[in-house]
Amino acid sequence: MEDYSLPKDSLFLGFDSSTQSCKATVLDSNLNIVTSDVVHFDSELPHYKTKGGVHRDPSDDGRIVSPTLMWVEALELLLEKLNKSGLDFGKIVAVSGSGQQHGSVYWKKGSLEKLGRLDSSKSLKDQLNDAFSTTESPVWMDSSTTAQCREIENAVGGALELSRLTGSRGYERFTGPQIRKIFQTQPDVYADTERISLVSSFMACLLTGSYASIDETDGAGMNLMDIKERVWSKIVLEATALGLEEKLGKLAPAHAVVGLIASYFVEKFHFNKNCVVVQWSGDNPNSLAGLTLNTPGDLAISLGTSDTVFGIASEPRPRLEGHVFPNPVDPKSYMVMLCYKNGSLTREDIRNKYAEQSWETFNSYLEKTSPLNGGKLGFYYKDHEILPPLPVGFHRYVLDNLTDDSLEGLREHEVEEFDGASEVRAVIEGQFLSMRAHSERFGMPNPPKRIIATGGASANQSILKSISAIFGCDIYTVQRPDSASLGAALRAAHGWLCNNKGKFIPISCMYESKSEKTALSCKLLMPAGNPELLPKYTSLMKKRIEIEDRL
Ligand SMILES: O=C(CO)[C@@H](O)[C@H](O)CF
Repeated sequence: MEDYSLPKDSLFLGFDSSTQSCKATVLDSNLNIVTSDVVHFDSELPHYKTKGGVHRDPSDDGRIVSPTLMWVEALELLLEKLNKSGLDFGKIVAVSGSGQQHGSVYWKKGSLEKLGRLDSSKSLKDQLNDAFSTTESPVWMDSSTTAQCREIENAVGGALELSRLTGSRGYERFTGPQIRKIFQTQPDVYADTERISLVSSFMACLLTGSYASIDETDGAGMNLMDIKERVWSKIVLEATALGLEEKLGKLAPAHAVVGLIASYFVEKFHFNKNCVVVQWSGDNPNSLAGLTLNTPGDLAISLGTSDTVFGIASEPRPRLEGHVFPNPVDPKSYMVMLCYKNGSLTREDIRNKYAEQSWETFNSYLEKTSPLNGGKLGFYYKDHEILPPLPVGFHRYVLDNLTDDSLEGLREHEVEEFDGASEVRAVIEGQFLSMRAHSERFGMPNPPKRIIATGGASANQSILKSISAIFGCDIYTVQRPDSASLGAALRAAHGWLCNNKGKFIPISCMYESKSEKTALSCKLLMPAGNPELLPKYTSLMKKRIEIEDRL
């Protein structure tokens, strides 16, 4: 029996540089959480003046960016917090991380040299404040590149062809269309850029003091990588921007080691000089790892700034909706995913407008209103929505003559607004009815054997009750709601093990070989809802999709 144990007393550090914060989780060699910490951008780095971690450009409809340096400063502040908490960095043998998907960083010419000689007596921010050809990084919430999406799609033979090639049709938030927009509208920035990183590979650049590769999983979120060959697609690169391949560098598998931690961190935080940095990847791929998603039939729902639904597939079947990425912890399979932009910020908006700005009131409204919400359906697009691709807008409908026995064939009429409590149930039921409809349309498990929930809102029992009723299955979760940084710490250990063994080791060997519970052990959160509700929710789901398709 091969030994998959990790060195006794060793620690594994995982980061998650997400939309609103930078988090860290540290696992020990038994895969138990030793410590965790977080830096919230808006409140702890107020000098960047972000709201929800981003800047919305009033002069350019849909343009949403984040200050690149904010991520640099957050990483260093988080390391300082971990240091103050007494973390022994000398025991960390591997680091990895998660970055919000699709965001991009533009390294100015000459910055590789700066990265390679960081002075540990100074801050990262002070040494890198002139390292970027644009100080604002486009992020996943941006929806200003529709024209670029169509141009790239048309150049390769259409939306479905681009999806077949790269795993997704052209999406506004994807990095390829974002790069094309900079290439077209800020040619000097593009010309002065020697390397383009994703948020994930950008953070790996900082930790290794070099230009880290983009990993194949997060790279699939760019509309630039051939999803089957896992190399840059020449036809798509040419359709995006001139001379792009040399600015992207080579791709690498997500479990690969980038290199050793940079001397800056050895000197400043007393990391072990032999600590390896494992490829960073996207936040959702890291969550897939952290939720130990592997059984066919599992469906993950992540309720964060964005809401995502994802699962594992053996074959890539890209479509016009949804996304296919290489599985970050199994090179032979794929990750399939749907993404909603109107997640936690939109729920907060409804809480603030209709539930006295209080989650307690929000939850009491959920508890006191009935399943199916009396046939009230709400569509809440505070931000331009990804799925379906609809502009900002709010739409409310009531089904006529709703009786207890059936919803089939019912007509509906539009209304201006519901009562407060119904607004709350409508924003919750609406999201999960849509998720179930689109995940079934995308060929995800239907019904799922179980749902593993994660993200901030997965701690809300009232919301979980709705999910279990709408999907008709049990809801599980792992020890902590931030599965991305947990998954990153697990991937750090996985990458270390593969590197140490000189071959790929299935990640499941790491936790299935353990008899005792670990931080990755799933626990039942919410049993499946009342089975009599399922057919009614199925009818309501069909009505929702019928209305959605004509909005
Ligand atoms: O755009 C997304 C996935 O495709 C979002 O879930 C971002 O990864 C959130 F950071």
